[in-house]
Amino acid sequence: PVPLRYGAQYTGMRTDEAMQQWRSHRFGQFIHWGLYAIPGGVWNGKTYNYAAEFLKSSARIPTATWDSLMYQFNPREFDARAWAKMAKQMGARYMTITTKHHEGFCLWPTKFTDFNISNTPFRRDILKELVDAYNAEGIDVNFYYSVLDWHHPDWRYDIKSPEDSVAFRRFLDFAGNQLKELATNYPTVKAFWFDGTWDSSIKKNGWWTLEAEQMLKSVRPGMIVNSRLRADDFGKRHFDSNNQLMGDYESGYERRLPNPVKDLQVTKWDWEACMTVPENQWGYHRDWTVSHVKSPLELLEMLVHATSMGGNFLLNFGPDGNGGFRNEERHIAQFIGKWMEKNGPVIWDCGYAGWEKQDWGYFTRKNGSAHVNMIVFNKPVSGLLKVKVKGDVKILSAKAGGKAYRVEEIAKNEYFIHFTDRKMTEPRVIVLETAKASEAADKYQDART
Ligand SMILES: C[C@@H]1N[C@@H](C(=O)NCc2ccccc2)[C@H](O)[C@@H]1O
Repeated sequence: PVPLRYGAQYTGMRTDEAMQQWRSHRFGQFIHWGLYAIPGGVWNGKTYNYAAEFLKSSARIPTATWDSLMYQFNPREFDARAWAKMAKQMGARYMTITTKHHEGFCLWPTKFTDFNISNTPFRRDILKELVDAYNAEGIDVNFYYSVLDWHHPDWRYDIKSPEDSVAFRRFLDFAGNQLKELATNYPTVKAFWFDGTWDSSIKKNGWWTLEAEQMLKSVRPGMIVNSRLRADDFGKRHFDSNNQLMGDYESGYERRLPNPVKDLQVTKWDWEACMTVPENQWGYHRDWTVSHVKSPLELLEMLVHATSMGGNFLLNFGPDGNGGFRNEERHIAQFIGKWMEKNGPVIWDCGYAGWEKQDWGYFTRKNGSAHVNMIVFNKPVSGLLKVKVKGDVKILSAKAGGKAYRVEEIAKNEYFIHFTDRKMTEPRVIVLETAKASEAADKYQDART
C-alpha cells in the first residue's frame, strides 16, 4: 500500500453505538432550503429548467443581486414542528438539512459571515428550531454543509498563484470555524453531510479534509462524516489511493442506486443514496412540469432497494420561500408513511440478506435474524416466486400477516413460494422463517413413542 497521511483513518465498518444507530435508521428526509427557494427557478419572468438551487448560475445573476434575496427571506408559514410531524408520519428516522448550500447563505446566526439568517426579516435560528422539533419527534438531525461557497470572496476553484493560496487558506479557516460552531452549538447533531468538495482547490488540500473530520469527532465523539468530504494526499476522493473508503460511509450515490447484481461490493461498507423527486431539483422549483416527477411507488421501491443492499435512503424535500411543501411532496410522505406504518420493520434495523436478487423484488434481513423478508413488487405470470438460499439454510414457512404461502423445494437451496395474491395494489411483504438445513431435518424427526 501507498503510505498516506490523509487517507482512510480506519478500515472496516464502525461498530460503535452512534454508527449502529445511523445504519439502523435506513430512511432519512433530505431538506434543501435557502434563498433559492424564493425565486424557485424563475427569474425576470423566465423559467430555467436547471436545478432551482443553481438559478444564480443558470440565470447568470450577479452575486450582489442574488445576495439581496436575503432581505426578502421571511418564511411566514415555517413551522418546524409541522415539518417534523410530517417526517415522523412518513417513517423517516433521520433528517439532513442544508445549513449552507453553494450560494453561501447560512440558515443559522453564524459569527463568521453576515450572510446569514439573523440579517433577514425572519431573524430566527432555523437550524435550532428544526433540530429541537425533529429531536422531539425522536428523529436524529444531520447537517449538510457545502464547502463550495459562491458568496465568500476567498473561495477558489483552483490554486494557481500565491494569492490563491493565501486567500484559500483564509477560506479553509472560515469553513473550519463554521463547522466547529455548528458541532458546538447544536450538540445533538449526529452527522455531517459534506458537499461541494470536487474542485481542485479542495483536492490539493486533502489535509484540511482530514482535519475537519478529526475536529468534528473531537468536539463531538461518535460524529459521522460522509466520504464526499475527503481527499487524500494525492487528491483521490471518497476512496483513498489504497482504495480504502474515507469518512464513515460512502456518499457517491446521488440520484442513482447501486445495481443489486453488479454492485454488491457496497454491502461490505456503510453507504447512503440521496434522491430527488423530480429528475434533478433539490431546491424548490415553481414548475415541476419541466421533468419526470417520481411517483410514491417509485420512491418506495428505491427505499426498499437501498435497504436490501445494506444502505440508507435519503429522500429530498424542497420547501418553498414561505416554508410550505408542495402537494406532490406531502402526498409522497403520506403514501410512504402508510406503507411504513405496516411494514417499517422490514426497513428499520434491516439490511442485506446475503441472497441472490430475484426479479419479483427484494430481500431484507434484520441483522442476525433467522427471518428473511421478501418485498414483492413484481408478481410473475407463473405466480411462483423463486428463492435461492445461501449456505446451510432451509425455509420452514412463508407468511404475510396471518396468511401462509406454500413453500416448495425445487432443488438444493432453491424454492418456489406459491404467490396466490390476485391483485397487487402495493408491495407485498412475505416473511420467510428459516432454519439450518441440518437442524431442520431434525425438525421433521418422527415422534418417538
Ligand atoms: C446533493 C446535491 N449536490 C448538489 C449538486 O449537484 N452540486 C453539483 C454542482 C454544483 C455546482 C456546479 C456544478 C455541479 C445539489 O445542489 C444537491 O445539494
